[in-house]
Amino acid sequence: MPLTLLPLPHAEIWLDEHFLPPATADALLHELEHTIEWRQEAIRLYGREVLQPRLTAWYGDSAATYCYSGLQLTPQPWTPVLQQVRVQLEAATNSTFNSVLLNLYRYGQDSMGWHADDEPELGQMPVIASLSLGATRRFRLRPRDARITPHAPLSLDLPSGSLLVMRGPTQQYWLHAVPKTARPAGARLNLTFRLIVPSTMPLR
Ligand SMILES: O=C(O)CCC(=O)C(=O)O
Ligand SMILES: [Fe+2]
Repeated sequence: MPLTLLPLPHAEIWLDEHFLPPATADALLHELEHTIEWRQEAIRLYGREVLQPRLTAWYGDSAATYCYSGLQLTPQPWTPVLQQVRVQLEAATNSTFNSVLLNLYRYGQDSMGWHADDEPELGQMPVIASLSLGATRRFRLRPRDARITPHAPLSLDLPSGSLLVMRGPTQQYWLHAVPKTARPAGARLNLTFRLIVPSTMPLR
């Protein structure tokens, strides 16, 4: 199936709802659910430590470090399966990735708040390749500033095996989120492949 460009201003977002056949997506979901070292990270919210409402993991090249709260963090080394998916997504997007962030939404109450993937480590105009496995969840998009990017918010249902690619100016002008849902939802696993570029800032 081909990637199709969504007609949105100040964005380059491509979607292929059937990138992986259902059986392949299912096998990959079960493999990753059981072999990835999942963690529930604490984040600071209004000065308080709270647990993120999802499980996460980070894999990649040892050089793909990033800074977080003054720490320099190194990813876990690629597993053979993640390496295989990386090669497949690099071919499909004509891009290079050196790390993948995995998010496991265990049920409908797990979520991700509004944000852009605009960390300095990703450089200008990052290519983010997002593969979804398992339960279909709603992916929300809205302009950062409706005066600059006049468009209504929108929702995409991302089914198992779907590939969403955000590139070009998308992170600069748009925010995205995966809200909680009151509907019963099983596990959804999302992988976002990224290219971390070496910082131009000297390490202190
Ligand atoms: O789960 C998703 O579809 C989105 C994940 C995401 O936005 C991220 O990892 O930055
Ligand atoms: Fe994101």
